[in-house]
Amino acid sequence: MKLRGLYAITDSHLLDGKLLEYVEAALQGGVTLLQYRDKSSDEARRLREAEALRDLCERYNTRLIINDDAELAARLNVGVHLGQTDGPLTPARALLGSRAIIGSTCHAQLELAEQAAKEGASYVAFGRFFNSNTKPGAPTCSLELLDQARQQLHLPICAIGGITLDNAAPLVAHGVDLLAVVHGLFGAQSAAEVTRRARAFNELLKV
Ligand SMILES: Cc1ncc(COP(=O)(O)OP(=O)(O)O)c(N)n1
Ligand SMILES: Cc1nc(C(=O)O)sc1CCOP(=O)(O)O
Ligand SMILES: [Mg+2]
Repeated sequence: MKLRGLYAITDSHLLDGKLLEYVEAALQGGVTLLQYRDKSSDEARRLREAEALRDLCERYNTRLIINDDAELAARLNVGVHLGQTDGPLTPARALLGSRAIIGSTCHAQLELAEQAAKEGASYVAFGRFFNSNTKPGAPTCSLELLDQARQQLHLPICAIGGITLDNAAPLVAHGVDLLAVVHGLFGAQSAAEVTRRARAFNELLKV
């Protein structure tokens, strides 16, 4: 499977009371990867929501990724996204198997991406590129780094952080395969607007 397109990421606060409605709206517009990102410690709710998202993703042929939690990903037989403090990649690959999608946060550091590639990452994520409502304190990353990454890496490249329909085009021009978006997608006033935005993000990637 070619990892290119919109990478939708959920947010428990933003999607409170409308998680499945807004996620399904995004899936209708086209989502390559959906990440379940919930920073709470309510294990029962996390399992319930992740199972519901897995079932929804199956209907739309979208791959589900669990943020931070390789054990939960293994339980649901889906992928995982690991940051630099979320545990090592090699055991996660052993746990999830060779076909699982495993992503790695690399901030603005090519060395981290080279290391992730060696350890079996499926894609590498750089960011943040713009001001982010969801994670304002994340370290910043430049478009120039994307040029270097495109030359040196043979993995799909994901960009994250403050991405909207108005600022995403340069990221694609600099070689990004996956646009990872929270607010720029799910911050919409209606489900219909989420679908419209998802379609528009995918149009940007059709180059
Ligand atoms: C696609 C993608 N890229 C980066 C991140 C950030 O991961 P991390 O640094 O572990 O931060 P948290 O999201 O866990 O707060 C991500 N989740 N997804
Ligand atoms: C979860 C996350 N990680 C980032 C990083 O730079 O690693 S930025 C970010 C937040 C992405 O949400 P939004 O699209 O609302 O800015
Ligand atoms: Mg993390």
